[in-house]
Amino acid sequence: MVTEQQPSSFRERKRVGVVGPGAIGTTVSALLHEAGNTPTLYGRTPRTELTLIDGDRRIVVPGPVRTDPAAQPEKADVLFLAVKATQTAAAAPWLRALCAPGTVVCVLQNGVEQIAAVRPHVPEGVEVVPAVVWFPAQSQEDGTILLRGEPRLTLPASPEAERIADVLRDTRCQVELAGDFTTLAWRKLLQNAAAGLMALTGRRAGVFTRPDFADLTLDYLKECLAVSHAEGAALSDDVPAAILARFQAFPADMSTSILTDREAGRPLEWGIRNGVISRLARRHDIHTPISDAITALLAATSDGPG
Ligand SMILES: NC(=O)C1=CN([C@@H]2O[C@H](COP(=O)(O)OP(=O)(O)OC[C@H]3O[C@@H](n4cnc5c(N)ncnc54)[C@H](OP(=O)(O)O)[C@@H]3O)[C@@H](O)[C@H]2O)C=CC1
Ligand SMILES: CC(C)(CO)C(=O)C(=O)O
Repeated sequence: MVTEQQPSSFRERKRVGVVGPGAIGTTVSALLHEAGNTPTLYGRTPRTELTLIDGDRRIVVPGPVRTDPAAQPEKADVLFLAVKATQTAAAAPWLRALCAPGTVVCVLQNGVEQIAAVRPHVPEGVEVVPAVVWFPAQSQEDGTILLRGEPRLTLPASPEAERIADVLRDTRCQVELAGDFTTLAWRKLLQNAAAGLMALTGRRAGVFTRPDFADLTLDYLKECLAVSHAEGAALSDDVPAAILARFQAFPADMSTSILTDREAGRPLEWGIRNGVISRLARRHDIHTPISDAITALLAATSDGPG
């Protein structure tokens, strides 16, 4: 029974859902569950539970993962969307089924275009809030998810983002509300753009220690930086070198979700992580030959034909 002594976040508990219980969706679900606020799970593949491995912790989130959006699920107050950007359109029936005016959708996806991609799929009166997801998580062969960093999200400062932060308040997920979200989202996009090179080579972070590959990465990131400035991000000129140094310092076997997709033969998020650089560069008349070549290679790797 709920009593006056319990903390306010418990008294005012919101109906929380997670659509897309993969690497990131499982991490957020597990952190919510651990804090006593188990979300309802919505996905594509039926599962009885989700398991997150976080160091010595093994957190099992009770399911089931519901798979039928037509089954009239209860509307959510806060909905985390953690499908790949390539899967957003296919997940739209969940968005329509779970959202009502007042629902806040937190998009746990990479890129800088989350609002434009998700808003067309939600009813009027639903707020879409993008999140920068800073932590890596990897699915393992036994179906569990391995968390490989400190869970941390950045959201753009707004009343809707505060509702999301409130839901996550008692969890181990650090949430920052940023005044200059654009700059942070672009910082992460540059990191993801470089990670795209792992999907092209089929190799993990160790590949960035090759001097020739490091030079290519740096030149590519300088193009990305120029586009970020044209889009209003206030990133300093040392960001490309800092991102490269970070990849070089990662454990050599550190992966990235776009490489996981390549290894599984799934479509790649090349459009929102790499193609976006060339697309926006054209809008600003910026010459990005390295980005254009990388985009073409990733697009062909992902989508063929052949
Ligand atoms: N993994 C990482 O370390 C990071 C990922 N990101 C970003 O987070 C986003 C999610 O990535 P990630 O968690 O790795 O992706 P995953 O592929 O691990 O998870 C996606 C989940 O969505 C499910 N799904 C697919 N289609 C649908 C659908 N139509 N309806 C409902 N669920 C569906 C998948 O189901 P099924 O199990 O059937 O495939 C899977 O459970 C991406 O934008 C990625 O770039 C950001 C930072 C780090
Ligand atoms: C691991 C990380 C944080 C950087 O590439 C990521 O965003 C991803 O894997 O998609």
